[in-house]
Amino acid sequence: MKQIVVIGGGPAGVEAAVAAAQGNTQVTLISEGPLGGRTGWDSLLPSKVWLHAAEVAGVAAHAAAEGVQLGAVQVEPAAVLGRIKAVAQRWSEREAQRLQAAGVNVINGVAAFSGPHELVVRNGENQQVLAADAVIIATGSVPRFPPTMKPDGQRIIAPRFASTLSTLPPDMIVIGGGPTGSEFASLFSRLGVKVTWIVGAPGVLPMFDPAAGQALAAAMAAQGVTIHQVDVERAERTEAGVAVTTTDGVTHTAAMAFLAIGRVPDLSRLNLAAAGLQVGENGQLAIDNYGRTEAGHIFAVGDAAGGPMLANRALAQAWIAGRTAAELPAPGYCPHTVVSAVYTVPEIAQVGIVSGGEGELQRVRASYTASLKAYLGDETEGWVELVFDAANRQIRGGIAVGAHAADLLAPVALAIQSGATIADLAAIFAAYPTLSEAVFAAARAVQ
Ligand SMILES: Cc1cc2nc3c(=O)[nH]c(=O)nc-3n(C[C@H](O)[C@H](O)[C@H](O)COP(=O)(O)OP(=O)(O)OC[C@H]3O[C@@H](n4cnc5c(N)ncnc54)[C@H](O)[C@@H]3O)c2cc1C
Ligand SMILES: NC(=O)c1ccc[n+]([C@@H]2O[C@H](COP(=O)([O-])OP(=O)(O)OC[C@H]3O[C@@H](n4cnc5c(N)ncnc54)[C@H](O)[C@@H]3O)[C@@H](O)[C@H]2O)c1
Repeated sequence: MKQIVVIGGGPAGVEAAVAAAQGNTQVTLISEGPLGGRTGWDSLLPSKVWLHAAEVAGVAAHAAAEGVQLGAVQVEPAAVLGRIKAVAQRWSEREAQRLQAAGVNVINGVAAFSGPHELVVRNGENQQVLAADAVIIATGSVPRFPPTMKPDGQRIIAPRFASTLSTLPPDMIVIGGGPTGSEFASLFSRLGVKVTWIVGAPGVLPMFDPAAGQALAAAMAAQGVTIHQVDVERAERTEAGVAVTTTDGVTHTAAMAFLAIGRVPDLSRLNLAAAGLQVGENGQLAIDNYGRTEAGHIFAVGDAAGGPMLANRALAQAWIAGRTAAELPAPGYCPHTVVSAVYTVPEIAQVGIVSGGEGELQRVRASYTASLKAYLGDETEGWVELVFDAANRQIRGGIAVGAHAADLLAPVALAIQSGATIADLAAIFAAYPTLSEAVFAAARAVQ
């Protein structure tokens, strides 16, 4: 029976282990902390609980317009922190049940290679050695902090401190215009914090189509967020709060600062040299479409394999690598069907190829006003764009900006994967009323 060891108990590690356990294998997962990983305890899940609280508060504040009378709306940070713990615990237990049902053996500890087919797992004073026919590295990522910008956990914070933020400051400087900075700037602003958002020289969401970043910047400015498109040089704690100095020589002050300027794969404790592996200049391991590193029996998946760091991408890579390690059939990883989503107001989502690539691309946009559902929820501000090949009219990509934008792009991802054309989408009439009607209305506009 093939011995497979998975390192990391986040979504990528759990998915890889469960997938690998479907074969003629004995799978062991090594988890440093509780199952769920940093995703469950420090980053994605806590951020989504905060965002959900902001969303519920927003709905409650506007309930009167829908004919529903409620009392005064107030978000209690301490109660949100309790909710984070409760949801993280439930999710962790669900992951444990999945692994148990699949027959995966879980060991607590930190793993390091002691040879290409051997790992040492340390947990305090204890250590054990494991032999492995295949190893899947799913060790996640850690935030990047230059020496002039370090969190102190009190005035200068980063995503993981959102799980312990028991009071909200009156004002806050959010640093970084990527998905993390966007989501936290949006939620803090909606919770009543006065936000100055220093997004960096490339602007808001530089990894998305410019129209999406511009739409988010405009909406945030309309919500009262002050945006500066410049890099930060340093962030320091002061008597009264923080001082953040930008490369144009301006110093901004506030009660707190929030750092979100990128993450790097966490490969530091793996002793990769013992496995004959080394990271490239980009800080990443080279992998093929199945997650295989240069040592064919060692795989890297999820954040450990580099960016873009998305949970759905991590799961896709993990499923493929798990099956491949177990010698089960698997498709190669396809980045073009992974929807990227940022859960701001408006929500931003993108999938596939939206510019460049081979052949001429054409675009068609439909407003959310194509759907009655948008009027019911007062969500008419959004739009969805289909990007298609001008010659054969096959769908290549999609962009959506507005409520539930990420959900709208699920059928677009399927269209990309199956080679569907504008004509194929034009013939579909989604359930009425739903926001996804706008996707198919866009196709009919050019049919
Ligand atoms: C604030 C924030 C919000 C996000 N929100 C979203 C979102 O809404 N949607 C989305 O798709 N993506 C989101 N992401 C990205 C997403 O969280 C990650 O891409 C993905 O979940 C990473 O999962 P993972 O399993 O690779 O890593 P992790 O969840 O980090 O798990 C890796 C685990 O391995 C452990 N580990 C490390 N080294 C060792 C070792 N040597 N031995 C044993 N264990 C080890 C780590 O401690 C950790 O527990 C967000 C990221 C951040 C920072
Ligand atoms: N909803 C989601 O899917 C989601 C949410 C959060 C994070 N993530 C993922 O987690 C990873 C980390 O996210 P992130 O937003 O921290 O990193 P990022 O690398 O995606 O973005 C970093 C941002 O910080 C800016 N920046 C860098 N240096 C700066 C400086 N000195 N001053 C000001 N700005 C500076 C960059 O221009 C960029 O806009 C990403 O891969 C992201 O995709 C995903």
